[in-house]
Amino acid sequence: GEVKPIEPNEKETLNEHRRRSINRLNKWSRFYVKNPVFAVQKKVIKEGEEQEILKEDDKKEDEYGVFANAKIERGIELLEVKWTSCLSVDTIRVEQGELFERMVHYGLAQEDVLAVGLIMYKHCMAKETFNLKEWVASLPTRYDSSLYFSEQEMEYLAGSPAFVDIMVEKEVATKLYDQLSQSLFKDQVILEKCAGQPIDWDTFRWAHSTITARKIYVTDPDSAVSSDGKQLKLSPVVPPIIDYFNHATDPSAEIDYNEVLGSVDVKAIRDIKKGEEIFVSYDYHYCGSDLLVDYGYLPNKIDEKSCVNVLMEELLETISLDDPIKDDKYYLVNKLFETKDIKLKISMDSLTEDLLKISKYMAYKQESLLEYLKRLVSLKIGHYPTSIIQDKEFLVSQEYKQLSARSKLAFNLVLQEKQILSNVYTKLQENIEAIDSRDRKVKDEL
Ligand SMILES: C[S@@+](CC[C@H](N)C(=O)[O-])C[C@H]1O[C@@H](n2cnc3c(N)ncnc32)[C@H](O)[C@@H]1O
Repeated sequence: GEVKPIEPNEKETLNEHRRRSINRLNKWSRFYVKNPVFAVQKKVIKEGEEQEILKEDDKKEDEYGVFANAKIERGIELLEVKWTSCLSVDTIRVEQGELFERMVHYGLAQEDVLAVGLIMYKHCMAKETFNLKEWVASLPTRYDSSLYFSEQEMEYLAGSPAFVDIMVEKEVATKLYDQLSQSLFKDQVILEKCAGQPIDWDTFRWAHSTITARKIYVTDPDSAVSSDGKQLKLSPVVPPIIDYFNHATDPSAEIDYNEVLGSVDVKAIRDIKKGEEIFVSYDYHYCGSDLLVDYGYLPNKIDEKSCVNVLMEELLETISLDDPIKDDKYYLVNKLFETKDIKLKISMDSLTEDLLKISKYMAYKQESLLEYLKRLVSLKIGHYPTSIIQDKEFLVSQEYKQLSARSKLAFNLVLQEKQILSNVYTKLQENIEAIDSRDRKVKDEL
């Protein structure tokens, strides 16, 4: 039969259209649900609850999340999405074969294959049938993550590692977009399907940001074990419905990948009350700046686990030019940052092992580890142009109220980072004093 395109109709606002699409998504998703105890719903801020930083911008599109419709007991499996039902390189290979060949030819990374495939689904395949149709129609039209930050909004990130991260993200994505505009996007396969409608930057950054904010990594069933029998090949996929769970540092559910069944599932890890939002943790190792860069989201409070990233440049700064073993230290810092999955972080409850390792090497012979870290932390604090006191004054000013949602996010991130660093500094200082007084006591006793 005729496939009805899911297009916003002219009388609808953006939010009305999304609400209608989410209703359809909920109906469609029953297929994946193990227990019909939850639904995707609009996030509402209950009275008395602390306001999310983002929600002050009324131009913002509605935010959705997953909510419990009934009491859910710990251990209950909520839903299961087969690997083959996710947006993946495989789905695109199967449903967009010709384009897939072209993308392989141009050497696109897996994440970029997903982004371009998503553009096709959303903008160029309205009349075709595909499994993820309801899901594609339900997606938000924008994010507050890195590619959406203007230069002006980035000014509020001065001194933060997020500034550098966003610069890099933007640079890499615009370069890729320019390249693809000159090659793949001019390809006959795309020109025909997209009926002369060129893929613009806005469409591209939307798709790119959607993949970044909604993907998870699973072990590819086809290449589960590589030749050395150890390393597993990870593939990015976006699992529909599961991509509607919001992030919390103390989550109530967990996403798992079942290699035997080849499915992504979600399980409650504590009892959840009826009406409560169900949260997962995107990544336990994420600092506030990582959440902002990838998701355009920032928790509204810091806790013992909150962390601040350390950049390679910041470590290099701690090496003085007349240091006799400065070459060894440079070598070490470079080596450490070559491994991509290592990220140095400073948090209140613990210093990461990587950071401890490097600081041990870097510590001057006559200087203790704690002194070294204190120096690193105060160096980092020195990068921010304003103080915590100044920020707190600005926070209650009229000028602050008028900022864009992203500027507010940026401002709050930087303030949180300074608070974390200043707490860590105090803690280090206390430790140093405790050790000093213990040493003095030992001396006195002697
Ligand atoms: C995987 S999606 C979750 C579904 C999303 N809320 C939606 O309406 O489509 C990730 C996005 O959700 C938002 N988000 C995640 N956790 C959040 C939270 N705790 N509060 C508010 N928004 C959150 C961010 O905008 C992020 O980019």
